[in-house]
Amino acid sequence: MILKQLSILNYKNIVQAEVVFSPKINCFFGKNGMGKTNFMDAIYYLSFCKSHINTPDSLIIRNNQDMCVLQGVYDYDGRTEELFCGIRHKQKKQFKRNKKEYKRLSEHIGLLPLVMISPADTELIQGGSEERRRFMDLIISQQDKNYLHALIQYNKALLQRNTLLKEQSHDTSLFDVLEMQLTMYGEQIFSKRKQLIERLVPLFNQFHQQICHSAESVDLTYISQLAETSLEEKLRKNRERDVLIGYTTAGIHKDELEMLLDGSLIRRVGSQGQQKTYLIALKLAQYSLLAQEGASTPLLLLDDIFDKLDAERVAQIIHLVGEEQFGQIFITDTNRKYLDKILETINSDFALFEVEQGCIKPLNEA
Ligand SMILES: Nc1ncnc2c1ncn2[C@@H]1O[C@H](COP(=O)(O)OP(=O)(O)OP(=O)(O)O)[C@@H](O)[C@H]1O
Repeated sequence: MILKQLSILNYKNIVQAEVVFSPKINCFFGKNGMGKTNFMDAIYYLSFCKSHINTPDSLIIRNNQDMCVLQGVYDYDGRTEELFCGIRHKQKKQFKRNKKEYKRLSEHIGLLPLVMISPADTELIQGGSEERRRFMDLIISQQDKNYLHALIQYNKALLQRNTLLKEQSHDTSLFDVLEMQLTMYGEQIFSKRKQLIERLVPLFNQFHQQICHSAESVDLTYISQLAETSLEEKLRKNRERDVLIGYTTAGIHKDELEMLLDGSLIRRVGSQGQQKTYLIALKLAQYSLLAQEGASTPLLLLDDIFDKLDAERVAQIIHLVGEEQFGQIFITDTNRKYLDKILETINSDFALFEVEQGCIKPLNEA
């Protein structure tokens, strides 16, 4: 899949832009705070109906403006797909595919597969376990509509059970129904998360080795209460205790994904460069999995990824992403040096853009 063209009106600091892309490599350079990440975020928004860093829609609209518009034209293996997104203050956002509005935004997730690597990914290592669950959910939801449905239904049932707990309800039949739903959807989610990690780990190791050629070994361990016990039994057993605490203490919303470097938590032992390498290898593995199993080649967005990495690792990453298996790529950096190096190394179509005060200017140097 290729993003051929993007039009933007009032997306964060980008006033207006009409950009035509290269089908292979697109590089954006500019000083700090000029709008490079915002531009990448606009591309991300068209795939996920939300910002990469979860910026609320009210803050996405450029300051003092009424509305923001994004329009993307995609070449989907020969077929054209046009996406439109309109966001207005205090109104439901409009999301249209080929001029037809979606009834539910969840119908759109997965149509335009995309992986973004950005400085915000450090939260995956440093943040709470919900960040890592969200990471697993995002990958699976892009490929599997049933998963997203199960997740939505699970969260609804969880919210209802937590409300009952807070009300100190003794409505056992309602508890029974909700716990049955939590178990049914929870088991589906558990089994898909487990499968995902089993498939992801070998790819992850392979990319990690390619980037740093070191003896360091990386791993992911998926930890879930559902691995050992039946959720329904556990929920019933915990009911009284949960009433005292006021929330549901068992289920897939307590899952953890441990990120390990040489057997220890990378959060504790990894240097900044090691953590960055870990995340890049992990995201490239995610890309590879999506590409193997999805309907179309995903877009790859690399936002300011070279900072803190030594020259050897940068060279390996540049070499890697230039390979055939990666489709259309969008790269930002403050330093043109890296971008020029990528373009020197890669023998394929490219476009170079300068980002200045929210304006995207093509540089025709090819
Ligand atoms: N709703 C908004 N309206 C206007 N400006 C905004 C809005 N949201 C964010 N900005 C501005 O966008 C700028 C940040 O842009 P962005 O993060 O894209 O920069 P960048 O080019 O990626 O910089 P860096 O190289 O430092 O990462 C900030 O100056 C911020 O104030």
